[in-house]
Amino acid sequence: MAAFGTIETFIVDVPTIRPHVLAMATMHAQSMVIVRIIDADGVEGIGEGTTIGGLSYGEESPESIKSAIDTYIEPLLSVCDLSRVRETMARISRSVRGNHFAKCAIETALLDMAGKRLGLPVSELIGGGRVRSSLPVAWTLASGDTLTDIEEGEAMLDQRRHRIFKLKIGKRDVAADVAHVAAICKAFAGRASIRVDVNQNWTEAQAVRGMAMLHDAGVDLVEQPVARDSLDAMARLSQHQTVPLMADEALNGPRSAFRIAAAAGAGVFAVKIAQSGGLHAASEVAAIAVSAGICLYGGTMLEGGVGTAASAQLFATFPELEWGTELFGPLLLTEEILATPLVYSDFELAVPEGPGLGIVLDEDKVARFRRDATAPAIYAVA
Ligand SMILES: O=C(O)C[C@H]1C=CC(=O)O1
Ligand SMILES: [Mn+2]
Repeated sequence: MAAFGTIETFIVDVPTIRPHVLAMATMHAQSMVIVRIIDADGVEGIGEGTTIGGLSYGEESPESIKSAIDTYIEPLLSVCDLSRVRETMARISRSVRGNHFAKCAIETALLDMAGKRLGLPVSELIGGGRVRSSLPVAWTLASGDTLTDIEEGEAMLDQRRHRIFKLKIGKRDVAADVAHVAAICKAFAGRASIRVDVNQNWTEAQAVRGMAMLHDAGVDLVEQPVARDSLDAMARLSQHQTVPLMADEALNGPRSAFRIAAAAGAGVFAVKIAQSGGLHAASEVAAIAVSAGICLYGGTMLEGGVGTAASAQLFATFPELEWGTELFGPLLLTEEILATPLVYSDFELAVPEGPGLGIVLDEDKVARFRRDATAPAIYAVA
């Protein structure tokens, strides 16, 4: 039994190392909602709820994630046994519809606490246990300029940090985007895998033309070319285009995963813990993919260290991970909010080994970047 003690939620805004240009927004900073739950025995659990570009990516914003937790989820925690993570999440789901990012942040904190209590990493508490200790990691080239992207990619290869590059397209017309991608494919031919993410910005007709041209240019994978609810179009594109289609925004938990699988709407799933509604839900999404013969990729909402560690704990339980992961979020930020940064080497991310998420917050950094700046003086930084 673990009775509720206290909960704290706050938004941390950390600048990005360069503008990150996506079809729907250009990011200059990332806003992470950090959740800290402490049970009656003093065991602490940390979670993160992070989206991209305010409300431009999905239906939750940093502010709505915080307000859903503070207003509607916090009162429910006080009547739950926090050591029973699934029971607690089921109780929350009876009173809170949707709000997947907020639920994921809470479930992450509960799993962190449960792991610390049991002395086990989260990967041993979900999805049948850990099957890998490191994960291949892609990098997104999204400076907005082709030559800058090529220079950045060369540096990543030299440092042996990434050899999978995802390009963000869909903002310009199809021909201009394909020319940009083709130049990058040519520069890295035989040395890196090049994929693109259209973030829903093409019509089906544009996708037919664009995917054929991208295949000819050497692109390995096309992510969410059309609107997330255009399931028929996703199925037609998957059937007729040679380059595989990966579902991202269309995946919002197990039920959407089942619908996409049943319609043969994708060859690959970008599994995301927050979009799925938490780690258990994301694990179910992955199980549906495997049963349907759909390949797996570990997706990100560009979370910081906490959400990235949580995602890594789940992806470490995937027996097949054909397309690797994109868990590079902390590397896009100018500051690390973990006391010990996650370890990236030899093109992979090491899955933390310690109990729970296996991470500790850098309280000084958190105090410096939290939006409300009301941190206790003990954490204040000059
Ligand atoms: O996949 C997305 O749509 C979001 C995200 C993942 C990597 C990146 O650069 O943006
Ligand atoms: Mn995507």
